[in-house]
Amino acid sequence: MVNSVVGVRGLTVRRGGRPVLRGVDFEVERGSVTGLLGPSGCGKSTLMRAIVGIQIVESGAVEVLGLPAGHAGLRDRIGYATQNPALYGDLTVTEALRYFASVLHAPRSDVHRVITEVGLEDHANAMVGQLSGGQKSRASLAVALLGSPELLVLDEPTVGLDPVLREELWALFHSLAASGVTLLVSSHVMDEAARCQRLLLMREGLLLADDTPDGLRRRTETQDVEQAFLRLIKENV
Ligand SMILES: Nc1ncnc2c1ncn2[C@@H]1O[C@H](COP(=O)(O)OP(=O)(O)OP(=O)(O)O)[C@@H](O)[C@H]1O
Repeated sequence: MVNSVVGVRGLTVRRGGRPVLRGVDFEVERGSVTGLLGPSGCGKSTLMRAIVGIQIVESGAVEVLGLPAGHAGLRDRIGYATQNPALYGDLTVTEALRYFASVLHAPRSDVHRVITEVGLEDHANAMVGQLSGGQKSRASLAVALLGSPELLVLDEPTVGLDPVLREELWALFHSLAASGVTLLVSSHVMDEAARCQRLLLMREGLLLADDTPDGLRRRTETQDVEQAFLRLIKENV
């Protein structure tokens, strides 16, 4: 693929002695929003960890922005938001973001920008430890947006958010993609799939499909991604 930002080849990962990723291959194109979908436990977070270079892999290769995953040269070029944000609970949102901005050598002005982008203006001075689950995950997303990452790897960024906030975050993801940022966004909510340009459907460590939402519906002769997913499972058993 021309303009590939992520290239995964034959990726196999074991965790706790069990195979979690079983020979996964795909590429992610620059400036796209790719959805990583599949049921709980299918390996989405593990795949994301491999892409950001924090997962021990058994075999295969993961290349990001032309470098092997985990390369020191990628540190400032990837933004990663996990499901369990590691933010200091006894700092305010603003203080926590100032800290990460200095670690990442991001401009101080970024702090205000990212707080606004994730809709946390009203909680800028709240202690991180007193935020709700959805607010904490937005604070984690704000950290990922600091600086100018070329690739954003977002693990379930919209989980627990109300429909208005979800809508706003998806609009933000698309505007970032339009400016050339590449986004890989995981979700186990199939209705978020239609918002992605490309979908990676996973099940039990295998990639069942790598297609556009339209392509997937056409190929499986279904109306929505949930039905397509079920059809693919039937075909694969
Ligand atoms: N630290 C760990 N040690 C051993 N096994 C693990 C560990 N973390 C995850 N696993 C296992 O790896 C498999 C894939 O987990 P992973 O977190 O990648 O799934 P997921 O698709 O992201 O799930 P969810 O949607 O629930 O977050 C699961 O079977 C899980 O039990």
